[in-house]
Amino acid sequence: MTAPTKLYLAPSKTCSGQVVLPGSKSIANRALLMAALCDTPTVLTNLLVSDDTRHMRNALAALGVAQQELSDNGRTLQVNGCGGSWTSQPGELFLGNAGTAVRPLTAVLAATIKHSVVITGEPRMLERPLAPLIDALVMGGAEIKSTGEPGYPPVTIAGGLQGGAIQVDGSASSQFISALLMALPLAPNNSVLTLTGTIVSWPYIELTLSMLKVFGIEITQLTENSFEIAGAQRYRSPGEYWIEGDASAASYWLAAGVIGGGPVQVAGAGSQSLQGDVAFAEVLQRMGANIDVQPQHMTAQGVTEQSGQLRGIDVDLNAIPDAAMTLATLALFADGPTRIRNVANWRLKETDRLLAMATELKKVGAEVKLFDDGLLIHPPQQWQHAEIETYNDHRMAMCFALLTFAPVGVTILDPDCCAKTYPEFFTEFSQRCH
Ligand SMILES: O=C(O)C1=C[C@@H](OP(=O)(O)O)[C@@H](O)[C@H](O)C1
Ligand SMILES: C=C(OP(=O)(O)O)C(=O)O
Repeated sequence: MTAPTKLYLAPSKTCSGQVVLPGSKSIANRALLMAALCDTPTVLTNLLVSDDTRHMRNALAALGVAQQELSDNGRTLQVNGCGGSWTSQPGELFLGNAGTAVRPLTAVLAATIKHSVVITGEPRMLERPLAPLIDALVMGGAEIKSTGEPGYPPVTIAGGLQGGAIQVDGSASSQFISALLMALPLAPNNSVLTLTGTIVSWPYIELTLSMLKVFGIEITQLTENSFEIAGAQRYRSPGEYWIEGDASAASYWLAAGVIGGGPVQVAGAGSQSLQGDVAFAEVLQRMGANIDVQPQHMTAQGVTEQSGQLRGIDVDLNAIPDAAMTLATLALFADGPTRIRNVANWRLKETDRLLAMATELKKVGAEVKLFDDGLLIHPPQQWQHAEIETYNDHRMAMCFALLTFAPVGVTILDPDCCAKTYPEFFTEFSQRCH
């Protein structure tokens, strides 16, 4: 059977049940790479199986990293790290549209590769910026250049990263910083990495630092925007590493448990999570949602307000840009307008998310004002059924699933694009929302 290219979600009133979250995309791709850089094997558990992790795994396999699936579903994987001494020499690595593969691999290969390799991806990946990372790597002595549009993939990398005093502009993506934090410990010389610009998505940098520590890498934060990184370090395997449930994915379920009354419990991420996106629970609480946060799970059960309605809010979501997408569709169910601030880099992700979101929200009857840094969303006076374009953006597909709670339902075009991070999403969603 060929996969449907559109999915009608009939009007639903309730959502309840337990959801075991898929492994975090951000943690999975970091863990795969860090495990590959160790000298001894690492067993990863609760590994995400999706497009983004497939691209990372394929790239590592092409570099000669043996991987053994210890469970049928591929969620338990032994990675036989080779300490960065790659045993194969691929000419090209195709990484789809996975920012968490392109950026870290670009930097790590600049430190480790002994031949020349091209990193490329899907057409949209070739429009997503890489210049700040390329500039920083060149500053550190690497031989790397764009082969197409300057400052964008594809890039040819010929190694040579030495370390030293390096600056990186972190205003477009924190992934450039994470990538350098993963790569500079492998360079022969010590480095001081200084961050310039107004840094976005800071919790992802903290996630990188926490995981590096677990994998034996030492980094000292000197000031708010600088790090001291000793060169010639070795990644050390923790033996086994559990990948937390995906906190960004949790946002769809929590929102559904709020609008659909719940209880919806998500298992695998909570107050002990390394992921910044668990803070979405606090955003929901500010709106009057009934959310219980435990160390490893969270439960959403309707609204605490007597009115039974969510409050519209004005909120800076720079720290949680992915879960922020969910707020944009949840805002349709509030009693007043919601202003989402400080997510200008939505424009640089799977699609121009600011434009895409404004365009699709208007189709269902919302009044939307587009700002340089975000959106002002007025809930619809009258709901309209719409076919939602998803622009090959998994989060557009998943956050518009919430429109099943609109009295007219919703149709999602190309729902399968959710395979980037959550292939089972719509099957699981239909099972719990009625
Ligand atoms: O480092 C990471 O794992 C990520 C960082 C964020 O990107 P930006 O830093 O580009 O905002 C986030 O949106 C992305 O989904 C994953
Ligand atoms: C921005 C995202 O992905 P990427 O890791 O490709 O940047 C995302 O998953 O929302």
